[in-house]
Amino acid sequence: MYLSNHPTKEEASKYVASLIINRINTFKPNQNRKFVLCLPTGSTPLLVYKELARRCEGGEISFEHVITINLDEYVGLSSDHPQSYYQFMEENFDIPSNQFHLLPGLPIPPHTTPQESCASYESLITSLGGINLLFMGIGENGHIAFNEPCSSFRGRTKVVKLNEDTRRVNARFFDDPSEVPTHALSMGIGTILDSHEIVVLAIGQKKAEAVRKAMEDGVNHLCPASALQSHENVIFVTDDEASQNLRKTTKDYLASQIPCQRGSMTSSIGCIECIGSIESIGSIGRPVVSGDCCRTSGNQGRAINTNEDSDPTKQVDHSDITLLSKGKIKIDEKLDSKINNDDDQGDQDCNCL
Ligand SMILES: N[C@@H]1[C@@H](O)[C@H](O)[C@@H](COP(=O)(O)O)O[C@@H]1O
Repeated sequence: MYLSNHPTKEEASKYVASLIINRINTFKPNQNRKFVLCLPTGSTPLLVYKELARRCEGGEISFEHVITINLDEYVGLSSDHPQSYYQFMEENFDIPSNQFHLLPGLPIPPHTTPQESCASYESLITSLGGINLLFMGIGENGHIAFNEPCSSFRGRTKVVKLNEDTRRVNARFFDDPSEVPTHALSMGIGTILDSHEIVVLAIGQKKAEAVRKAMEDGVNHLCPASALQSHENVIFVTDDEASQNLRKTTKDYLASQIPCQRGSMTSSIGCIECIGSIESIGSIGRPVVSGDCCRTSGNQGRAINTNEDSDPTKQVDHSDITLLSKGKIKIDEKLDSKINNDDDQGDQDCNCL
């Protein structure tokens, strides 16, 4: 397990975007060798999607040979329901429909039940050759995808009953709390753990206790995210608020464990300074700790990606970003307001931990 902590959610999100870009570009996907990227919904990934769209526009990344597959969906919501995760993805991650997969809220023929849809999703993942990189958030109660506390760590994609705390937290997206579905389809923890690499983004103080339980407490089914401790290639990316409950020793140690791409031929996680620099992989045959490459090459303090126009403080002008061409994703105009309005709308009374 690794940790990459950042002062702000903007910087944490840019790090995740850089990591995703790095993995895709390093993989060099093509017509016959697709990169399978698993994606989340919720408020957490919004800035990452915005950054990916911006850097896609800049030509730094193409999604032409990327297949996306989503973590979960509400049972009973049709794909045109405004709160379906299908709609969320339509609005925030525009990729051609033949490259995009999501569990159906209502069964699509020939399947007649949600259970059949789940079994078919598992087959799909297998047929794609597994998930190269799984990106996800974490629930306030430690859930991952929609795997609630007490879920089996070996579970496969299935129908789950939502915890009342989760329904209450997610009610902020619905007009009326009673409209929040009671069930969801979700990749299982076993399915998630089969991914080659996992990146968990946690931002905001409301995630601090879930992050601590996931990373510092023992592996326990009451905190589904703690199952990630058994995965050998998982990185938590946090902002200062989300990591505030971690011990300093934990933070320092897990951050120092991030292998530098220049130093390790086999590592797939990059240090914060060089993660955006794919040409550096394996160029030095000695192990170095996080940041050493950049210090020795005099680049200390360099931005985390190679795009010189990636100033985290810079506002993005959406007006001219309307990408629809092959391999590109676009930014939705509604995204800014979502990002800006979401912060304070969570359930203040949630006491689920
Ligand atoms: N099922 C989703 C999860 O996939 C998501 O990671 C989590 C956190 O959501 P948010 O990012 O909005 O805090 O809860 C939701 O219920």
